[in-house]
Amino acid sequence: MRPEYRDPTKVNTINESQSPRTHSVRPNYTTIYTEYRTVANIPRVSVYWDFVDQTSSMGLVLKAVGAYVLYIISRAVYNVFFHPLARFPGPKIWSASRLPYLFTLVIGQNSFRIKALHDEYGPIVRVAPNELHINDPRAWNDIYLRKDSEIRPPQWGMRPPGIESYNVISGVGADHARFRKALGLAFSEDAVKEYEPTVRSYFNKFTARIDDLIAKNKGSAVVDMVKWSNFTTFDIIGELAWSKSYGCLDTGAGHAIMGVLSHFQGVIIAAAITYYPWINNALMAITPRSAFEDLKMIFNDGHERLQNRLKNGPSGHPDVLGHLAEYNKQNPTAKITDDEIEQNVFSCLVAGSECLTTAFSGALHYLLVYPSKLHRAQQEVRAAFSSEASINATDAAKLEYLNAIIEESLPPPPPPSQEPSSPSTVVSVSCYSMFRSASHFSAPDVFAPERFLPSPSTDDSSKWSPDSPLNHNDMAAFKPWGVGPRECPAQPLARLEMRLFLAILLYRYDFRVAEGSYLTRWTSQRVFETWQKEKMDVEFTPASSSMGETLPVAAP
Ligand code: HEM
Repeated sequence: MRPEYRDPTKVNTINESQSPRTHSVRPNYTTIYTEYRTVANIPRVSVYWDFVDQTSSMGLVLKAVGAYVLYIISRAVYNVFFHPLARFPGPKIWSASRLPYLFTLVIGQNSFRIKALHDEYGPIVRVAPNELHINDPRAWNDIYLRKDSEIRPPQWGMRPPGIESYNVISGVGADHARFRKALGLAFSEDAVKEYEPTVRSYFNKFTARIDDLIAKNKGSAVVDMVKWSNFTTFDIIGELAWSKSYGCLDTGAGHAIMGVLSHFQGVIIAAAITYYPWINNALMAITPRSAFEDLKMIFNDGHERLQNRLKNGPSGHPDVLGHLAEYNKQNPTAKITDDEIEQNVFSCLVAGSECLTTAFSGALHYLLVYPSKLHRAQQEVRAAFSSEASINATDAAKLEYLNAIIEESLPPPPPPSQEPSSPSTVVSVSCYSMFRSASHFSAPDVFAPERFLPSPSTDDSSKWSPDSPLNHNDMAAFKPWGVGPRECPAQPLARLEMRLFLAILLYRYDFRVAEGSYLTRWTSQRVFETWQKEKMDVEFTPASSSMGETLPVAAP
């Protein structure tokens, strides 16, 4: 029988607020606060400062420190034994204070630790005084699919210094709905189909760079695929968004925007996980002034790009801005301003390039770890297309094994839990725990694209035979794009890019881990909202057919 997790947070029955991975549920806090205050007042009963001279300043300091310590202890005791969540399982120290949870976040281990807690304590774990993590597929809809309210914690409304407009990530309510509608046009299946030639031209640029290196190095090229995947995804989203790429593939170097965005991504994310209000201020205080200067430069650059694009039109291909203009034409009373457009493009740059880079790197990593799966994927792609020029996203979408690899590689986003502005219970789904749970998936730590293929061994193709090592896969647990109003709006683009890029690489090259290099175990990498991907040196050589001939490739 499945464990019951609804009571007492009553996810379905009381008003709650939603964040990307979190709903805060507000039970009756009058009672809780009364109890809480009774306990919190205990420190005022002086016990030990009779021993110190209360007239000296040292005495006053000790008294204050003593009072604070007693307050913390009494609060911890209350949290562990008397708090309404006290009966939920979890380590006592995590129930007493949020510090252990925060500590694992700061060292990039939070997702792994929460998974270990689920393994030890079961599908519901108390991970902080007022927070539960839930490892049950039903929780996706219960928590994230509520239509009645979406009150995000105020941290998500944060805007960078000097910026007034919201974007799709920071916006709430009517603003969020307006941005989603506009981005829905820009990332619809039809719109994305029209982007394919542009996307393809950047993959061709990538392969041209690799081919140059192969020619120079007499037969093989070694490149760090984490870095070069990032160059490629960043150039593509720049070109698609405002018809001007960042030139990373041309220069072989990252654009300043990549460093600054990742720095501020860290700040914004850290602020989003602000459980103690002072952390946010401290983070902003320690952010170097130069970072703010760089940020200003980036926004000026974005502003210039937008103005140029508005003046000159798209550069010979459809782009996101064209769709946003179309949205404004269709919705004269709910237009998106130029400033909002700028900010929304920035949110796509961050959300788009980082997730895709992680997905590409993850897929390549596991193909390098499992040569037999790499071989199977190469065979499938090389048999399906007669030349590299004939590779296209529509046909690549039909390749069962390629698409199974993509599904199995989708990065589990970590759980950005939030504490809303008022006292509440926070409930979250931890994607990593869910995707790696032995309760939901057979061999959850094994890279097994086969779990996404129809079963080879039973009449019912949706089920694996009971004796198969992959006989249990509860796909209701697998939601790598999120659920509900905040679900990724750009799935068609992400899938198109992944299918095309992988198909082209598999068709055009043979590859392996570069000599003298090694792969870092994927799950040894730390996670700070995004996976901190280690260098991955891959050696590419021109693909040979099973006959030993070089395969026909496209002109770059
Ligand atoms: C493999 C690639 C990708 C994955 C796995 C992915 C996954 C996700 C997830 C899990 C969310 C959060 C859902 C939530 O908050 O509950 C999200 C949001 C978002 N993604 Fe993606 N994404 C990918 C690629 C992209 C690309 C290519 C773009 C844009 C070009 C993009 C744009 C966005 C935006 C703008 C949001 C915020 C939506 C909102 O708050 O309403 N993503 N994505």
